[in-house]
Amino acid sequence: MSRLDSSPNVSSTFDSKSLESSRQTQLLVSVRDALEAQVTLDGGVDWIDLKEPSRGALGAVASAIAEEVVNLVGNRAPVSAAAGELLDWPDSPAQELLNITGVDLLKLGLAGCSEIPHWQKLWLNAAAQLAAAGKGLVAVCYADYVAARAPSPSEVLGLAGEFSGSTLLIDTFDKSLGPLSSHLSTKVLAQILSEAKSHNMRTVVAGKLRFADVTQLPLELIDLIAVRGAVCRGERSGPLDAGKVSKFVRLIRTRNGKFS
Ligand SMILES: O=C[C@H](O)COP(=O)(O)O
Repeated sequence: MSRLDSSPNVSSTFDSKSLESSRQTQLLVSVRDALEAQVTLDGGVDWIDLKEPSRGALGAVASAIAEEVVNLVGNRAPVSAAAGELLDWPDSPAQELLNITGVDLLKLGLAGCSEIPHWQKLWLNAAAQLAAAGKGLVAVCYADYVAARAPSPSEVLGLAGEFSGSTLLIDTFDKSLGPLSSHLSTKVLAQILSEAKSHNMRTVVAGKLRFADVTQLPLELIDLIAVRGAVCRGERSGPLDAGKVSKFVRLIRTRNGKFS
């Protein structure tokens, strides 16, 4: 019996119409509250992600904030949420996000998991728990996986790639270690994304991306570009800058034009 034969069905939660992949690359922006969500809606952002940036790469917002944001957004954009790290999940207050209707995908990072022999089992258990709540678990590849003591991208794909239609996020764990390109060359990034696409996964690329980085990314393999710091005033824990949000939206649309 394969691992999948004995695993709970976690793929059925990815069939939501609101989460269908677009033929063009879309822009996701991480927001910490409803005020910031309004800024992204006004700016034309495609996808809203809930995250408290002062709590780390995948810091979770409080469930009350998540509820406020989904009520504000309604059907205007899909909403996902960061939920911290997998190793913290069993006792995490972020579990309250499971009760928020309208948050369809949760992200759990794999920092520290390379030192845990059974991290795959923990991931599958979390995926099954999310599926029971009608939510999908995003597979997170940290580009700085050595520093994060996380599994390598190929190890993550080896597990999550079995769930056709699931989502792969490539991000950075330690934001002080530079942008994505400090850790992955365009060639290696494209290889990871191609493999994810061969498994029919939705691909999301993040990691302290700056405006200039977008020109180097293989957009034809990317469903969503995800940013926070690049569209903030000052550091990524600062407030969103409406002008930068609009500029990033225009940049992605212009780049899409070159591929359409
Ligand atoms: O999901 C995307 C992250 O919030 C990216 O954050 P960052 O652009 O500050 O690395």
